[in-house]
Order: sequence, then structure tokens, then C-alpha cells
Amino acid sequence: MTSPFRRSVSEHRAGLKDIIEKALGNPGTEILALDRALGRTLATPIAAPRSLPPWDNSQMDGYAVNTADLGPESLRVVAPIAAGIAAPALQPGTAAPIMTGAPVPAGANTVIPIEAAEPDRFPGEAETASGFRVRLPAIAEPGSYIRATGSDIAAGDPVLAAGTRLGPTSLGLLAGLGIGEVAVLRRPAVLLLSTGDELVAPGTELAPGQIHDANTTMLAAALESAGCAVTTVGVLDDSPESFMASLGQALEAGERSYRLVLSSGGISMGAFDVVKEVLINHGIEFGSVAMQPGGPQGAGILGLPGHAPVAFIAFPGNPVSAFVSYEMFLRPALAELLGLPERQQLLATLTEEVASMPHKVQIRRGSYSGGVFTPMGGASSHLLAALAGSNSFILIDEDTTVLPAGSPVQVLIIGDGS
Ligand SMILES: Nc1nc2c(c(=O)[nH]1)N[C@H]1C(S)=C(S)[C@@H](COP(=O)(O)OP(=O)(O)OC[C@H]3O[C@@H](n4cnc5c(N)ncnc54)[C@H](O)[C@@H]3O)O[C@H]1N2
Ligand code: MOO
Repeated sequence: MTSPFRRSVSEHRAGLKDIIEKALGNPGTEILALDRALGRTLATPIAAPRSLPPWDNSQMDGYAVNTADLGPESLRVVAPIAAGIAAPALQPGTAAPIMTGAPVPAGANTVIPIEAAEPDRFPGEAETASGFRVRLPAIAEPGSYIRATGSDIAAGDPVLAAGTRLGPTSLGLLAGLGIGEVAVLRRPAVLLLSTGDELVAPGTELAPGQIHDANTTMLAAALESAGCAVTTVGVLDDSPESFMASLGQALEAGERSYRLVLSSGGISMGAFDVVKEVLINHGIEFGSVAMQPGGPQGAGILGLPGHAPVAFIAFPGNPVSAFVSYEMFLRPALAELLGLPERQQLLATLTEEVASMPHKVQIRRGSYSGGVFTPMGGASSHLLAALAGSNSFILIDEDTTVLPAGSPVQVLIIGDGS
């Protein structure tokens, strides 16, 4: 058993980063079809296997011609070139109707949109067969309305770096390049549990004294959107024996594949703070971080007899404390490993005075819009509705006890927490 730690925010962040890197580093790779790869992290860099566009093609519905043929004379119209066909070479003195996306035939060097042609319509098959002619403006430049081979990306060029998180546009690019599957990092398996005899699952009626478990749903959603594969155990009760038995069973059921166990609740000074009481004897350190909300914290490598060592992080139970802990400590630790974008930071003006506890970094939730930060709710860590109505945090340092209205503040944009 170790004595309780007292750490600054940055010390605890560094400690957790270290634990997470050791436990979740080298996750291994798997090959996935593109339609299963949304939100996953690329394991290897990708170069373009072909150019995009793969051949010169038309940007407009119009006529493919050679500028050398343009003049006062009309041109004989030949068979049309639709998208998806291999175009025959264009003969001198002719114009080929060409559709958007169709290959520009050899011999043509420009496309003239149909609107500039006279007549400004395409002939039918019978008209073409009987020698339909078109007059085209002589001012067209070579290359006009032609999307050149490789003008988007050239074969062999780097496309996406290893570590890229695959979103709709990067997946669209891979699909456009004809790549059907990609090597991605395996998602780290996380076991998530809540503690507290007062907690019942959402959707269940409340008996006197009970409340609904908000943290399992909230932390599971945060971890899933960060790219973890989360298994939830639900609520473990506050008796040390049954807590240990349930934790052991849950670890067993995961066939020792969990990289991280995350708990909330049961870590402060109460008479029934089971997580602390039990795990302090199995390698987990508990203490306080100079931060509010999210002061009580626990972390370490859990060594339970008969189970492989696994990283264990214990967040406080108040829902806002748990979520702030995720944003301040766990998400930054996961960011590099999983290719998560860093939270954006913006300068804003504070709309109203806020008070802050001395000697602690106070994290206030609020709404950022148009260069202005409006605090939502107070400082208390049970204010879940105000958290859900917020899109950002401000961090008030240890030495500040009052921030007047109009103060410039650095805002951390968290959006909806995904
Ligand atoms: N004497 C002291 N008491 C407390 C201290 C302290 O330093 N000395 N610290 C306070 C702070 S700060 C926090 S934060 C909490 C942390 O307590 P625990 O981590 O032990 O959490 P619990 O006591 O289990 O629960 C706290 C609070 O949150 C509710 N809760 C818990 N889990 C959930 C959940 N999954 N969903 C919704 N709500 C949950 C629980 O009912 C309690 O109201 O300790 C203070 N006390
Ligand atoms: O540190 Mo606690 O999170 O204030 O309620």
C-alpha cells in the first residue's frame, strides 16, 4: 500500500500518459474493408496506386475537338462518347459529343460546352448518320474543360500518413483510388465499470435513495468515439468481496484481452469507497489532483492473483468529475496512440464573473460562440445538464480566485465530447 499522492494536473496527466502508452502501445493491426473502417486509425502509410483522374476526361457535357480544327467552318459530328466507354481517336475535322466524366479521345485537346455550340443540342443517332454539323467558337484554348490525368493526385504520391484517423473524406479518397481494404490499428479493449449501491441502469424505476448510472453510458460513448472497444460491466456493488469477485469474472470473460479497466466512483473519503479500499492493495495508487472537478483520482497497473497485469484508471463518481477527468487525463493519453485530433483552443471573452477555488485548477464548463464564453451552471460536479449544454471548458489557474466579466480566457473546445 502506498500513501496518497498529491499531484498537479500536469503531473497526473504525464503519469496517465505513461501508463496508457505502456498498456495500449503496440495494439497490433487488422485488415478491414473500407465500409468497416470509419473512425479507425491507419496502421501503414498509403501511396496512390494510380492517378486520379486515371485518364484525361471531360468536365462538361459538350464537344471534344482539336483547337486546330476551329474556325468559321462547321465540323462534322461523330458518334458520342459516354462516360464509361473507351473512346476511339478523334479524326481531324470532326467534333465528338462528349459527356461529363467521359474520356477525352486521342486527337482532341479541348472541350467546348454544349451551351456554346450552334445548335446548342446534341444530334440524335439518325442525324449523326446523315452528316449533322456543328458550329463551335474559335476562341477555345487547348486544355479547356479537360480534367487532366493526375490533376487530383499522381500515381505513387503519398496519400495518407500512418496514424490518420479515417473519416468520410479520407475513406472516400481511398475508395476513389480503388483501394478496397486497409490495415488499421486494433482497437484497444477497455473494460468499463461503475460503482455505487445507489446506482441502477437507465430505463429502470428508481427505489428511494437510488439514482441512474450516467457514467457508464457517458464514458462508454467517449471511449468508443475515441476508438476503443468498450465492454461495460454496469454497476458493481460496494462490498469488497463481491466487487473483487465481479471484477475477476469480468476480466476472465474478456480472455485477458483487456488493455485498460476504467472505473468511476468509490475513490474518495467515504465509508464505502470500495475501489480504493480493495485496489490500494493491488498496485493502484490513489490521491488527489489539484483540480476541481475531478480531484480524487486513482491509477496504476492492476496485479490481481490469477490475472494478467492490466492498466487501471479510477475516476471520481460525480458525472462531471468523471467526464472532466476523461477530457483532462485519458483522452490526451489516447490521442497520440489512436490518432485523435487535439482539442482546439481559442481565445474568448468571459461574459460573467466566475469564482474559483484557490490552489486548484478550476474547470468551468460553458458555451463558446463567436469569440465569447458563457459559463453554464456553477462549479459543482453534479451538474450534468449544464455539462450536456456546454461545448467547451475554461481552465482557471491555481492562483486565481476571481475572473471578472470581460476577462480574456483560453477556451478548450470539446464539442459534444466525441
Ligand atoms: N470528506 C470528503 N468527501 C468527499 C471528498 C473529499 O475530499 N472529502 N471529495 C469529493 C469529491 S471532490 C468528489 S469528486 C467525490 C468523489 O467521490 P467518489 O469517487 O468516491 O464517488 P462516489 O462517492 O461513489 O460518488 C460521488 C457522487 O457521484 C454520484 N455517482 C457515482 N457514480 C455515478 C454514476 N455512475 N452515475 C451517476 N452518478 C454517480 C454518486 O451518487 C455521488 O453523488 O467525493 C466527494 N466527497
Ligand atoms: O473533485 Mo470533485 O470532482 O469536485 O466533485
